[in-house]
Amino acid sequence: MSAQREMKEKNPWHTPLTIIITVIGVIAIVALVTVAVLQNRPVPQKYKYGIVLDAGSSHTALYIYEWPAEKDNNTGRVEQKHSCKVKGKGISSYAAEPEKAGMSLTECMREAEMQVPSRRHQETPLYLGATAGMRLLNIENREASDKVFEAVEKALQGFPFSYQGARILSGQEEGAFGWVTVNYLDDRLKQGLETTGALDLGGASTQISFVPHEYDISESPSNSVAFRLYGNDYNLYTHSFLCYGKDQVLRMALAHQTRSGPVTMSDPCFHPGYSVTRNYNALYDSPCVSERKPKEAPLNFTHTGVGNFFRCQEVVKTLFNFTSCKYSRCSFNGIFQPPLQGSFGAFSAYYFVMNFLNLTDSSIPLETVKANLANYCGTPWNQIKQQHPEVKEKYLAEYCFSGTYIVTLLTEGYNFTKETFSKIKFIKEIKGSDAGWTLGYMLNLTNMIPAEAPDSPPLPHAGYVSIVTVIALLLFILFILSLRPIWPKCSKKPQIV
Ligand SMILES: Nc1ncnc2c1ncn2[C@@H]1O[C@H](COP(=O)(O)OP(=O)(O)OP(=O)(O)O)[C@@H](O)[C@H]1O
Repeated sequence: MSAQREMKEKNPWHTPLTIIITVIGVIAIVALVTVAVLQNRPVPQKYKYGIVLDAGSSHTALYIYEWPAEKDNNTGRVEQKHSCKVKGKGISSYAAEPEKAGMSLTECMREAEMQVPSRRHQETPLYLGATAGMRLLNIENREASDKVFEAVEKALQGFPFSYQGARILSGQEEGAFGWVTVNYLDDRLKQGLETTGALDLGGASTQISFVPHEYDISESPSNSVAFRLYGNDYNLYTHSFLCYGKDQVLRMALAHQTRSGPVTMSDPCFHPGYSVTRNYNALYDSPCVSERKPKEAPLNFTHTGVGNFFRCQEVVKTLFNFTSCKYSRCSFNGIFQPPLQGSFGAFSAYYFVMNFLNLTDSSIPLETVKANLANYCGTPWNQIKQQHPEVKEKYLAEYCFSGTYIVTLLTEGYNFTKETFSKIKFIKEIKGSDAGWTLGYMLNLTNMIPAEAPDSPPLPHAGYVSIVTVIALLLFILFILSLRPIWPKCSKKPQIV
């Protein structure tokens, strides 16, 4: 009998119900994991672009910015993708032949056409902002300034981008947007951290911008800019000193020293042994100095160097007026300035000059900075040229003056002390993007920094998918456990079928 019987060991889990539940459960888990993986797989990033031309007094630079296309609603990070230095001088120098101002931009604009993918050309905004060079030309000769803009507009409209206009930025805008750039790149705005002040030294103007601690805006409303960014309010103090950029202030120093119309002038701000012939008309051809031109002067004068930092500082100090102040406190020239607050980023010519002089390290005490400058200014011109054959001679000749001016402006002008001087960082760029007003300008015009902090989901996407998967697994296990009453009983004896 038993030989005829087929004996089988029956697995108690092999009931139709448990098999169905298990299959459904496994399918559900596989589906969940697949969704999670698909959702999180890296997708090729698409970018949007914006172009800003910084038409400065000494030169024009083009900046291309990019940000993730799906995040232009305020959450994506805007970064500098490319920059191009326009050959030649700033657009204001083309007052006599305006068409050339437009033509000068062609090379960099062609580069922009290559850098921005062609399918994005039409939607890419293109801005041109002009600063102190055009501010001065506008004061001096409004018609010439308008003609330069006409030529520049015509040239820019010939490119396939979305041209948004060319205009002169006010000094206040230049200062404020420089501050926005620095703090945006440092992620201080989004995180609501204490902000960094911005010090910008251009060729024709210089800006100081910071958020003071206690600050009565009503004292000098023209120096205040209110921002609400990412849900935080900022009362920014900003001032732009026209004519106090590196090139115009040098003109003022030379004008001060040639006010009696001499044939030869000995200058403590230039190296011993330095000697060039300068033309009186060319020197005084700027609204910053034109009124001071000596009545009786020869055509040229010989500009010779003496190389004495302390005497140079005395010359520079004569360019600041400290006598009148109708406010509770002033920097110079009767301009209101509240007490300095926090750390500062100093860029443009602050960086170029201090970098050349090896003085960008914030740990160098102010006294050492002055001692190094005294030593540098006293070095004979021949030796300086031999030591730096690669540097443009115009820049090289002026580092003693510019370094002295920077230290004097910061300490005597803005009232940095030996303690607060160490809070100045001399920077060129932050996280790969140049420090300057252009990024802040574009962020503002494209509404890329929201007034209120964007509502963000409580969890990042990957965290959300993981949690859903874990909860689904737990529910599945609980479901299996809840079916315990109908679980088949295990019997150790083999069943005979
Ligand atoms: N490597 C360098 N060494 C010394 N000076 C430099 C160097 N590069 C540029 N400069 C000078 O630094 C100054 C500031 O340059 P920047 O381009 O910031 O000014 P700008 O935009 O032309 O002026 P502004 O903002 O006043 O219109 C200019 O006088 C420029 O000639």
